[in-house]
Amino acid sequence: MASALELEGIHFAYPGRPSILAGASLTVAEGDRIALVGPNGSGKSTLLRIAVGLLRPNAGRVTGFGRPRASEAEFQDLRRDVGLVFQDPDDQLFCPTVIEDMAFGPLNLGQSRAEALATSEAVLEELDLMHLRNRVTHHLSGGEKRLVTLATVLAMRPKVLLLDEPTNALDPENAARLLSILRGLDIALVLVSHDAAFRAQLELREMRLLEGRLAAR
Ligand SMILES: Nc1ncnc2c1ncn2[C@@H]1O[C@H](COP(=O)(O)OP(=O)(O)OP(=O)(O)O)[C@@H](O)[C@H]1O
Repeated sequence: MASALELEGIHFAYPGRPSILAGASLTVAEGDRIALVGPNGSGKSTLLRIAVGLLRPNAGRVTGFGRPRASEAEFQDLRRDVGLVFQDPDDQLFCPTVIEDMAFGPLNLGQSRAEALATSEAVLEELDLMHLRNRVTHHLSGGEKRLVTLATVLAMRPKVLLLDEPTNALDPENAARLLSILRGLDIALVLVSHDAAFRAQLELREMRLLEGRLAAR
């Protein structure tokens, strides 16, 4: 399998804070399915943000689809194919209605308004979320926001999906729905989740982040 995303020897500290990542490396092959586990505060969310260029490492390399990614332009290009679903949906949803939030990504990819709406509606249909199409985003429940956040990322038709604690705030029915959505995707997945029961239901290769480095479990 060709490599989709490669993080090599990543070092990172937030300004004025102790080091969090100290040589972390991760290779995500096309179609790979990985669970990223590790204690609270070990740097899992930070690593996902570095993977898509929302944070820059102090040292180390990010390669996406065979090309080095360092500049903002290079990461913008990478984010067309690698989608990150944030831990907090409020960090991701910012348009007045669900359909506008959904269409935002496809419009940014250069689709016409009609195409972007069609893509967004297709994803809402696939996820069985059409009933939320015209809802005011900030009036959604926590669980609804989480599913809509996933929908906005899937509307970009990514090749790699990075998910940060996606089962937070989901009731059992919606967690089951999320599981079935993730099972049905034939793209690479990197899942950060403390929910062992949820992880166990997906066939994932587990990598553990400990003391700044990643190792297979
Ligand atoms: N913007 C920030 N500025 C300073 N420190 C931060 C910032 N964001 C996170 N941290 C700190 O960096 C460390 C790693 O945080 P991160 O969210 O990456 O961990 P995590 O492994 O995802 O944790 P959890 O399992 O609790 O979600 C934590 O100690 C956190 O407090």
